[in-house]
Amino acid sequence: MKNIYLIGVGLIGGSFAIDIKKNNPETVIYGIDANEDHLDEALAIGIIQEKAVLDDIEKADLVIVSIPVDATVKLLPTILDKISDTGLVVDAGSTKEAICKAVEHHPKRRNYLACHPIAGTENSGPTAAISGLYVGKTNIICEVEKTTFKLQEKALKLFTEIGMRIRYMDAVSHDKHIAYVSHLSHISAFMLGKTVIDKERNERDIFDMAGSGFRSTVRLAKSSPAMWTPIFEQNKENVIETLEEYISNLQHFKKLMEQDNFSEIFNEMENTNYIKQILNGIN
Ligand SMILES: O=C(O)C(=O)C[C@]1(C(=O)O)C=C[C@@H](O)C=C1
Repeated sequence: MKNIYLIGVGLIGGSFAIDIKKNNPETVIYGIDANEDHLDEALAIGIIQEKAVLDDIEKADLVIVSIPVDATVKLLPTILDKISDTGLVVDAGSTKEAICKAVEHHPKRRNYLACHPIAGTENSGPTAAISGLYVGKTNIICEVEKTTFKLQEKALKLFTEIGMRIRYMDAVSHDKHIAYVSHLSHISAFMLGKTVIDKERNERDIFDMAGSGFRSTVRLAKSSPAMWTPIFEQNKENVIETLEEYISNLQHFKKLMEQDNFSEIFNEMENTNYIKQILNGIN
């Protein structure tokens, strides 16, 4: 993989670039981004070695697409139009069904591998990129059988070299499960943040009284609306289902409070403590 093109030089693409370059110093990383300031930053901090434009990707051995999912749906067919017969295109989108659909009949579909690295932070842009972001993290690969075997192998080598685990899934299941585990968490954090901002009008009180509990629970409310709005739009049906479940649990909790049923509240919390085993057990 000599020539790697990043489409989107932010946290996700940038973190891939840093560790791939570390493992393969001879690789040249080119950057393409709608945001000129981001391109300049990425160049200045060494995430990319050169700026490029879309027409250049005919020279790419690998293209990593990490831009908002609405932009991915629009741009992926054009990227595949331009990729060479031996070039590999991977994306990092948080939704998979709409993205896979956008290229399902493309003549170069076999050059594309649908990926979702389950890694990130609430920060964005090239300066948020970090080495080691992907170590021990899972990369969900969808519709793997639609990608040329040789290119699957190349991608696998690349991802495992930077410490990732691979899990295969179909795109529909991916979107259903990720709505619960990732998308709902973001809505919950955004609306928790909103509730506190709306009701606690004194910013000094929020600052002084926000311990690590509030800070860690609301962390995701610092995430980029430009990234998350199209995710919610593309995964609307699944996200609404998760919201219905969540709202019903919140209402249940409220009802138990109104009924002074604190023994049941205790039970609900004790049962939910099981999340600790689930999250520790798998790691
Ligand atoms: O940890 C975070 O800050 C993230 O938002 C990472 C996170 C998530 O876990 O929900 C967010 C979106 C990506 O699609 C994958 C991972």
